[in-house]
This record gives sequence, structure tokens and C-alpha cells, in this order.
Amino acid sequence: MTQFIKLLARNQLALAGGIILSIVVLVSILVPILPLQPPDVTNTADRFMAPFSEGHWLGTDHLGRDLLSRLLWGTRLSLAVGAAAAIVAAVIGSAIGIVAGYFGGTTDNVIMRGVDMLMAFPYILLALAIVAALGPGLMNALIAVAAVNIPFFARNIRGITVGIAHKEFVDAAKLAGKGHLTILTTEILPNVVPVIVIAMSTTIGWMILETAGLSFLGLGSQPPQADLGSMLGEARSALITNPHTSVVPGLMIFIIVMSINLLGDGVRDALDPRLRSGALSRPKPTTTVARQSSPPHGPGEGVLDIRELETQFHVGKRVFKAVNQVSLNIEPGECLGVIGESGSGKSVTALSVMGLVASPPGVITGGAVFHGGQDLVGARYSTLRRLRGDKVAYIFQDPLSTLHPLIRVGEQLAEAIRVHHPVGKAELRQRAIDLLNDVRIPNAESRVDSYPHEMSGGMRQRVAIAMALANEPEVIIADEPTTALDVTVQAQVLSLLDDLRREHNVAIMFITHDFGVVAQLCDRVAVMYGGQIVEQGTTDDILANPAHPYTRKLMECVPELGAGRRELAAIPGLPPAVDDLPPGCAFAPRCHKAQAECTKAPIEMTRGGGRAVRCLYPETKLVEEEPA
Ligand SMILES: Nc1ncnc2c1ncn2[C@@H]1O[C@H](COP(=O)(O)OP(=O)(O)OP(=O)(O)O)[C@@H](O)[C@H]1O
Repeated sequence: MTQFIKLLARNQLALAGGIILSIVVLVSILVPILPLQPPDVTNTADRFMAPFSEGHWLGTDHLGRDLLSRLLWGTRLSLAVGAAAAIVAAVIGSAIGIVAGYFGGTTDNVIMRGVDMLMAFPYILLALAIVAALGPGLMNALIAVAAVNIPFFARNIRGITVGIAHKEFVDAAKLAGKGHLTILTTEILPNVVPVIVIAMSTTIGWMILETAGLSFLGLGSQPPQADLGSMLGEARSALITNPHTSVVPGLMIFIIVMSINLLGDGVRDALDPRLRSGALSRPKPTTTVARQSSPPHGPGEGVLDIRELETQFHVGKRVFKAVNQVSLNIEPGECLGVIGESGSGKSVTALSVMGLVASPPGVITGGAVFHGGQDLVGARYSTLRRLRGDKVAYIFQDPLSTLHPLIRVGEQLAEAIRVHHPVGKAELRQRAIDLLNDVRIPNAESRVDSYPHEMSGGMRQRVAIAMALANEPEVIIADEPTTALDVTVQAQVLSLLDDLRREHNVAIMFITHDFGVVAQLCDRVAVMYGGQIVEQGTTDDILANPAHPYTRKLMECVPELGAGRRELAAIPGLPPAVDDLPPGCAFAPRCHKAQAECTKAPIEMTRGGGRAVRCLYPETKLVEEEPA
């Protein structure tokens, strides 16, 4: 709740709307105790007095009634009727939507076709018909306005419920033996309440307007009772001669509806979980760069040279140092493994290369990434866009979330090429088939017309690899591309990647948390912990003689088939929170070799024999030791 209010307050328009509406509501509540003249007492001698006349701040109407008093009493009534109509429509409409969406089938069909029929009438005609049938009066206007808005709620909530009704937690509740009523109230309702609140907050203004409209036509509040619509209706004949009688209620309707709509938009933004995580701001096309010191000089070594990279997340006052002084470089055709526990900063390092870390909250605060002699950190968006998917391509863990579900895979491959190279349609199709053949998809000629859902997980990942290869990139950054696959498919995809990098001489930065995968594919490996590289070297050296105690522990966690029975090791404790890193070695609190010095000052990298380790008491001494 506190977070919701904070988010709401950050939206200045919503805040202004909220303040104005609160004042209007407060005054409406206090109307009975305010020293106002009676709103309905006529005095024809004082007709049409101008605003600021003595005793009548806003003047009088055609019957000499005090406009200020009628305005405040009318506002009270209009607000009450509008809010009541919104609540009635929301409760009945949402109940209909939840039942239709949850039960589906015939129930859904019957209910929603009825709702469709209601929606087929222009809403004002429907409201007029209801009032005509029930007779004029404020209560009947309320019923009419609520009735015409019920379909809106029913349709919205039914759509959301259909999506939720097939989720695993609902199935689990059914399997646990819960009845329909319990599931509806404990599983479904809490998930749709935010949507109901959002729909209400954005429609309540409309309902006040609709009620005012009916009163304006003489079908809502009846004389002498005032609401904003009837005040406008009565002032109609004096619109030219005494405009203040119309302007006063008209302005109040404007103020109420505007403030409700502004507040409603703010409530929607603050309640929407997708917007909440981004603190109400859409990520920029590239990561914000705010380097605090002059960056390392280029042109860099190899095909991709990451130097002293620092990427942080600034969330309120907290600073998460996700990537801290990371240096890595990859040679053409080489496969570099980046390994570490969850949260060690592997993905953020990979995403920083092409400025893909969401900003806000991500900020690159230091370092450089050299590719082709230029520094990609802080490069213009047009430069990064040109390179993304062309010279540097990505493969992510879940191909289903990266492939478009409604577009055939061939068209998606063609699109990936067309974005960077103007190629004809026939050639694009042939190129897509060739790419599918390259990644060993059988029957590529027919598979090119398949949709992603028609393929297995392994096939989809092959398509994602084909897409990464589409423009013959120099580097592929693969972020745990085999984690979602079963072991046999995983092995096939790994050997495919290995073949492809040799055939195409493409460098691969392979992010994983599995030493088995590193052993199979990578020439070199960098071990990450708490946002830093703690060890780097050739795969053979590190597998044979890990130097950092963390690397050793990580390797001991890998089960070995056929190596006899042994107790599977686990690293005690948890990875550090990167917004509260301990001084010195981040691994020290979990390390059996840690000494007092380990926690005093940052530990420098020690290099030797083509290896590097960030440890004062390594498991194995590096040859030709020299400080970095
Ligand atoms: N939007 C964010 N706000 C704050 N912290 C974040 C955000 N995104 C990532 N982080 C932090 O950055 C750190 C590095 O995350 P990253 O995703 O790079 O880890 P990882 O090693 O790739 O883990 P995994 O294997 O689970 O993907 C983590 O500690 C994470 O909590």
C-alpha cells in the first residue's frame, strides 16, 4: 500500500487530480454543516444576480436561488450517484465476467451473447429506454447508468479471468479439492481486483457525465432538487443572457471529471505490475551511461573486449553493483564460458555489451566495451541498432519468449536479415531454408512455414540459433541457451553450437552455471561471483587445477556419472546481496580458507601462466606471479 501511494505521488498529474478531487469530496461531505443558503428556496425578486453579488458569491439562477448553495448540494448528489452507479456496475459486471470466464463453454457463451446484445445498443439510447420504462428520477437514472456500464466490466473481467482460469495455481486448487466458490473467491478474485479497481477509476468520470446527461434531459434529478446535470438543463434558456448560470455547473463537471480521470490514470499506472517494476518509466532504447572516470583506451583486443565494466541498478536510494570492474576479451572463433551462481552478474554483463540493460534502473557507471575498434559504451543508439543482431547476436534461454508466436519461423528469419540487409523476397526464403539446414533442422523446406508452437523446445532453440547466425555475426552471446532443454537435446544443441562456431569462425560468449557445459564447449572460462570475475583461464587449466576456492566448490557441485557414490557438495550460505557487498572478497563469508585480510580491502587480480585469480589464498599458485 505504501509503495502504491509512493508510485501514485510520483505522477504529478495524478497527484494534482487526487488533491483537487479530495477537496471537492471533502466540501461535498461538509455541505450540510456549511453556512449555506437553502438551495431550493426561490426568490424571484433576486433572479439572475451576477456572481460576487452581496449574499450570493456565485450569483443566482432564474428563480433567484443561490447558485453556490445549489452547486455544492448538486455536486454532492452527482458524486454520490456517479460513485454508486460505478460500484453497482463494477460489482455486477465483474461477477458476470468472472463466472463466464471461469466456467467457460456454454455458460460463457450464453452470458457473453447477452452482454453482446446489450452492447449492440448505443449506450445513451439504452439508458433513455431504461429511464423511459422505469420513469424519470435520480434513482432510475442511477440504475440506467449502472446497467449500460455492466457490459464494459463484464467483458474486461471475463477476458482477464479466462487467462487466469487455466493457470497452474488454479489447477492446483482444483486438485486440492477446493469448490468452485472457494476458487472463485480465493484464487480468481484477488487476481482480478486490481483490474476492477483500474476499470472503475477510469470509468467513474464517465458515469458522472452520463448521469449529468440524463438529468440535463430532465430524466434524472427532478425539480426542485439540484444535481449538476439538472442545473445545466435549467440554465439552458439563459445561456446567452446569463452565462454564469451554465458556466458554474459546467466548470464543476469539468473539474470533477478531469480530476477523476487524471487520478484514474495514475491509479492504473501504479497498480499495473509491469509499470510498477519500471517505476512508471518506460526503459530507454539503450542503457544510460554515466561513467564516473575516464574510460580505458581502445582499440581493444580480439573481436570483443570488455574492460573494467561497471553496471549498476539505481533503485530509490539503493545501488545494486551488479557488474563491478569486469574485464573479458574474446578472440575470433573462440568460445568463452562465463560461469557463476544465479545473481553473480553474468546476464547483466552480457546485456551491457549492446546497451540492453533496462534504464531505468540500469546505469553503466564505468569501463568500456571495444568492438571493431570502437567503444560501444555510450555509442549512439543508431550505431548500437546497426550492430545488434548483425555483428553481435544474442541467444536467450527461452526461445518461446523470443520467437513471435503468430509469425512463421521462416518469416522471422527473413525479418532478421531484412532489418540489416536489403534482400529480395525469394532470396530471403532461400536464405531462411539454408539457415534451418545449417542448424540441422530436418525438412527445412517445409519447416520454414511452421509456427513456433508447432516445434519442440530443441527445434525452437535451433531456430533461435539460426536467427543469431542470420547475418553472419562476429560474436554470439548465448545466455544459458540450453538450460530449458532436456539433457539429450542439450547435448545436441551444444555440439551444434560447437560445429557452427568452427564453420563460421564466430566467437561465442557462453553464459552458464554448469561446469559440464563449459567442459564440453568452451576454450576459456571466466568465473563470476558477486559481480566480479574471480578467476579466468583456459578450460583445461581450470578444470584440472581450480585456483579460486569458489571455482573449486562450484566444480564439486557437479554430479559425476559413474564416479562411484559420493556425497554431493553444496556451497554453504547464500550469494551476497549486490547492494550490500562486504568489504574485500565477496566470497569470504562462505570460504573455508578465509582469513582476516580477506575482508579488509578489495582483492586485486593476480595473473600468471595465462591465468588470473582474485584470491589471497588460492588453491593453486599461478606460475610467474605478478600483481595486475
Ligand atoms: N532491475 C533490477 N533491479 C535491481 N537489481 C537487479 C535488477 N536486475 C538485476 N539485478 C541484480 O543484478 C545482479 C546480477 O543479475 P544477473 O541477472 O546478471 O545474474 P545472473 O548471474 O545472470 O543470474 P541468472 O543465472 O539467475 O540469470 C543480481 O544480484 C540481481 O539481483
